[in-house]
Amino acid sequence: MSGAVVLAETGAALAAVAGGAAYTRAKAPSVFWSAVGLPVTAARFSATYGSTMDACGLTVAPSRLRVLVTRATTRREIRPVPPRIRRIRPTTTGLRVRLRLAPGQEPADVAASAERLRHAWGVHSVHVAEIKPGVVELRMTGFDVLRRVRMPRRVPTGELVVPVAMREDGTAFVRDYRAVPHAMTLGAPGSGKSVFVRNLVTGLAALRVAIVGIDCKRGVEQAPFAPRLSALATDRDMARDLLDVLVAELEERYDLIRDYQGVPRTVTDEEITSDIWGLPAELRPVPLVLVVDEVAELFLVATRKEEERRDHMVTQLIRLAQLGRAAGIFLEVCGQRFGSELGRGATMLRAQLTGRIVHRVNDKPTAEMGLGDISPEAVLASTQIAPEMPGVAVAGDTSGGWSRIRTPHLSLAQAAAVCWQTAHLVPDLPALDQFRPYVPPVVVIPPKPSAPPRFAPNPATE
Ligand SMILES: Nc1ncnc2c1ncn2[C@@H]1O[C@H](COP(=O)(O)OP(=O)(O)OP(=O)(O)O)[C@@H](O)[C@H]1O
Repeated sequence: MSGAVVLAETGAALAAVAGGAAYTRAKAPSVFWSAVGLPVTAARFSATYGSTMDACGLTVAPSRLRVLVTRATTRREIRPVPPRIRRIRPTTTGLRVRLRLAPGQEPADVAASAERLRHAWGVHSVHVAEIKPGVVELRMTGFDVLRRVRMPRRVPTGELVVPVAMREDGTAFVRDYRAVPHAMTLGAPGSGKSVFVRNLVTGLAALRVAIVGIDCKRGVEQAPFAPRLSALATDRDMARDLLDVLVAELEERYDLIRDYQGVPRTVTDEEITSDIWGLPAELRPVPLVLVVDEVAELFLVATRKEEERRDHMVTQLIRLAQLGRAAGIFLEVCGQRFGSELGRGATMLRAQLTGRIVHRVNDKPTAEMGLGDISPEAVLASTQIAPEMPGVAVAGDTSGGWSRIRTPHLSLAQAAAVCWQTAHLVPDLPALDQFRPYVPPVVVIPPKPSAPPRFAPNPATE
């Protein structure tokens, strides 16, 4: 190793200890992009737009009127016409260009040329998104935005919308529970599932929602979220009781909808089409998100009695997944694998989970469990995630769309701090009181002038 490299590494390590280098390096790609990359790319794009589109076969013959006008007014050669540029918007990660497609063109034509456009304009990637019929957006990124994730400043918002990760096109990946009520997250050990859940829980923590956890790994993953959890089950017996209470809550919510609408009790829950959002705000029950860590733990059986318990829990989970959306009860199920080998009901439960997030997996069959019914390209993309990029995942939903995403790194301590700070937002749900995790009383450490307040739990003295 040369002396210069040693010096550079030592300097970087020292600065990192001081807390400065990490920040500077994290900012570097977007700062470099804004200062240098953006003006160069914008100039290259403007100067070569017509010829590049022509070379990529994305132009059409000009209309007769255009030919006549050009001939009558200029001596210019009559050239084929590229899609008209509607808008150009620079961002901190790239450049977004909206195009009105020419007659006869479709978004797939532009998407097929994305790789050629990327090389022509010298950017890291070009993604094509359909905005509305006839209008597409070219999302160019100037650098690999997944290498050091910084969430975009503008993120979609909503009553049940949680920005969780960054997409490779520079936009935010959100969990929108009203659009995709249930989801599953798969990944090999160390692939980034826990960090994904931390981002999700801290996002949910700020919303008006009850968060319920099942973590049969004795709560090691979810216990730090305790101050913001309405309920936590840390073993299979507790999980069974908690699922029973959740199904009872679901049925109560259906009764509420039925009573409000005057629907007779003879109509089954499955036939009620409306949901809690049709109720007036003062009657509407609080939405509830159930986060299941390592679903395989629920399916494990050693004896016949445990088999009965497993079957019962799976049935309850399937019921929650089938009927939960209308009652405002949503599922987030995580695991290393989610196949038929888990036992009876596993594939049926999986089929109810529309959102699919697959981190690095060890084999193709596992990727197929999550993404097989979405697209073969998504399966391939998930098998190509590098081990040195934990947190990268392929996210899709059963509508067929998918993209590569990565969560911002969030430590357990940071996630726990957010849960402490939002503990007052835990909604009142008396049915879940018996499952409320023990939370040690808070000691508020008086803030230094100019420092933000910090919270720390008392040592547990139960
Ligand atoms: N988005 C990310 N950015 C950077 N590092 C990450 C990211 N996600 C995870 N990591 C790192 O990868 C390692 C494993 O992550 P994590 O604990 O989330 O994996 P996991 O899939 O939950 O593993 P297990 O199943 O063993 O619990 C951790 O050291 C974590 O800091």
